This record gives sequence, C-alpha cells and structure tokens, in this order.
Amino acid sequence: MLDLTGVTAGYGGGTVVHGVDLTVDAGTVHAVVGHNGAGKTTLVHAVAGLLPCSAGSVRLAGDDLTGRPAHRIARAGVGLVPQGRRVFRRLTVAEHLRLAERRPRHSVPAGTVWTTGRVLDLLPPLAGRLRQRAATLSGGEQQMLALARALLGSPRVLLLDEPTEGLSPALTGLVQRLVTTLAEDDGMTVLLVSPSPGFAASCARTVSVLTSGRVTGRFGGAEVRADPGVLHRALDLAAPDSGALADAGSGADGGADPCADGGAEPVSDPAGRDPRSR
Ligand SMILES: Nc1ncnc2c1ncn2[C@@H]1O[C@H](COP(=O)(O)OP(=O)(O)OP(=O)(O)O)[C@@H](O)[C@H]1O
Repeated sequence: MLDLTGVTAGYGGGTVVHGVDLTVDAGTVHAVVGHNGAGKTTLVHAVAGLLPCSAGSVRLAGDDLTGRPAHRIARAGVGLVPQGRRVFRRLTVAEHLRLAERRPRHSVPAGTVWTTGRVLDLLPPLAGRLRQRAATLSGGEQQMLALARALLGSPRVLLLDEPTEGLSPALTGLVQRLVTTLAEDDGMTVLLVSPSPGFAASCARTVSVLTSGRVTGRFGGAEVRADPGVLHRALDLAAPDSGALADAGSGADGGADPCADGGAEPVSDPAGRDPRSR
C-alpha cells in the first residue's frame, strides 16, 4: 500500500534520512524505532510532503506522491498525527472536530468514511469533553483529539509521529490498542515512529530500526514479541525487564509534556483485546 524507495531528505542541503526503503502492507502497522535525533520525524515529514525528498520516491497504492505539496498528499489519503499533537489550545474539542470533518477527495469504500459519530465511538473519552478547550485536556486526551482530527479525513494511510510521547503506561496501552483496532478492524494502514522498542513491538507487524537516518535492521512483529531484547540490542539499549511490553512506549523523552494525563478520567479500552495475543 505505502512504498518508500530510497527516500532521502534533510534540511538546508544537509541529509538526515539516507535512502530509506520501506513498505507498509494494507491494513498493517509498520513501526520505525530509533533514538532521539535518528531522523524519525524527518522521515515522516518527507512522506507527508512537509519536507521535499532530495532522492527516492513515496508511492501510495502505486500512485507516485513524490514532490507533491503536503495538502495534495493529504487529499490522496495520507493522514498525519504530528509529534506533540499540535492541537489548537483555545479551540474546543467540538470545534476541532467540526474543522476536521470533510468529505474525502480520494475514493473510500461505501460505509467506511470517518464521520464525527464514528470517531467518537472509537474514542469515547472525547464525547464527554466536546465543550472543553484543548488546552485543558490531558495529554492522552489531546493525543486522541489529534488522532480524531486525522481520522476525519478518512485516510488510507495514517502516519503517527511518537504517539505515546509523554503518556503514562496506562494511556500508552490505550494508544497501542487503538492502533491495533484501527489496523485489524478498520483495515487502516499505519506507519508509526517511536523511540520506544516496547511500544513498537506491541502493535507492529514489522519493525524497522533507524540509526542516523539509515535503516539498520528489520524485524517481524512476532519475532520481537517473542524476544523483546532483539530491538534493544539493535538499538544498543540495556535489555528490557520482564514488564517491558506491559509498560511499553512511555518513550525515551517521556514526561516532558505538561498536560500529560493531568486530571484525566480513566479511559475505556476501545478494543478490549490484548494485541500480544495475536
Ligand atoms: N528544521 C530543522 N532544521 C535543521 N535540522 C533539523 C530540523 N529538524 C530536525 N533537524 C535535525 O535532523 C536530525 C533528525 O531530527 P528528527 O527530528 O528527524 O529526529 P527524531 O528521530 O524524530 O528525533 P526525536 O525522537 O527527538 O523527535 C537532528 O539532528 C535534528 O537536529
């Protein structure tokens, strides 16, 4: 579904991402893990058209998106949940949803358009906070709002940039289940980047390791779930403890978000399933 071939990108003439090849099959999750500064966000921005590719190509279902401006890539069906969520602090949840809901320009099978009602069914905590300003939401709720906004474009591919940054282990688990639900039940194609091997292992079918802008390892989800140490070794990290998957993904830079989880009510499990049982 999403094919990156030799994607190369950077800033001001300097190259940060070097010749990345990567495929995300339809209805699956591909996670890219790497240390801070490895080039994860740069890669996501190159796919979304926020940064030009200096070489290589990005194809969506065979359609070459390379060189198109970001708004046209979005219209082709690429949704982005950016790092840091980027919600509008003064707007309410309802206002965010109203602004984001739109008829997709790309072809979407009948009955699969994401409406506000469908999004709120997936993310029930937002339904109780429609009149609340985004600034007053917890970190987890802001992450859900950012996800809701992206879904309302009915994307064919969802790009998630560090979706568990600053979240508690419980909310990280919720994000993990949401990602799994979207791929398995809704057929969403997901490319996510994260510094957390545990989070990546918990929900991806394929995990690529990005080191200094280059893919230096690729593993199957079953393989990394069977031996969580595989990714840690690939990243030169200390071996995970036995609870590594359970508290997956608070992120190497977690805790920096002043909104994180403050005042949040417990959130429901949208899927009620343990993705590790797959
Ligand atoms: N706008 C920019 N201008 C110049 N250099 C940049 C810019 N954004 C990022 N970089 C550099 O590109 C490199 C990769 O940054 P990037 O944000 O892609 O890494 P990352 O893997 O997403 O890191 P993190 O996990 O900390 O978000 C870093 O050296 C960073 O300083």
